[in-house]
Amino acid sequence: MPPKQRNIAMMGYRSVGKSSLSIQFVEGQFVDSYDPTIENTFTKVTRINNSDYEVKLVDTAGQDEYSIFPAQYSMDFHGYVLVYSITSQKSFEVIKIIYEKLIDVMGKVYVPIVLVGNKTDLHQERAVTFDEGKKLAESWKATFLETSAKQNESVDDIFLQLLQHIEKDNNGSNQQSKTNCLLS
Ligand SMILES: Nc1nc2c(ncn2[C@@H]2O[C@H](COP(=O)(O)OP(=O)(O)OP(=O)(O)O)[C@@H](O)[C@H]2O)c(=O)[nH]1
Repeated sequence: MPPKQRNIAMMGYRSVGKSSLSIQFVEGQFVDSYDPTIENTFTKVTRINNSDYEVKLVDTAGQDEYSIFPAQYSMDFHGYVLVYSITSQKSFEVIKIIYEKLIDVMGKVYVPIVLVGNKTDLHQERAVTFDEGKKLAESWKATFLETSAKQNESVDDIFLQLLQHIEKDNNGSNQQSKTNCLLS
């Protein structure tokens, strides 16, 4: 069987670690320099529960509360990783706004999402509690994870959980409400 193609977008405020998480997942390394992203696409083939997936990961430019949701990310995506930094309350506020805009442009209530609180290695600078992140994800019916791209903590879990979410969504009752997402 050919691998199932899954398109995933990484979104969030600037400098929260979207690129670092993508590079850690795809290349297994952490780069300590900061280079703002315009847009990068990564591809990785991974195997879950005896199925092969070709993950196309789109690392988007950092957004703020004033950004217009980029229309190109509302179509042809199976799932979204919404990232904030646990060291930045601002990035937590911005992720809520990005979520509202995403739901708005998708025109439906359920979208497979993993909410990620990144940079757990910087625990002395923590500004957002685990419970705050967990509650927010619960209110979205999304999965919640705290990660460290630097220490490669729970990074693979983001994509494992999202791919499983997408699979459930494709097989489940949400299918009839799909208009914008690719199914295969
Ligand atoms: N300590 C620590 N630093 C991190 C972690 N993840 C990313 N960083 C650092 O945070 C800075 C920004 O990381 P990026 O991955 O470029 O962030 P981004 O969200 O892609 O940024 P934009 O391209 O502006 O949207 C870099 O200096 C990274 O090295 C982490 O888990 N721990």
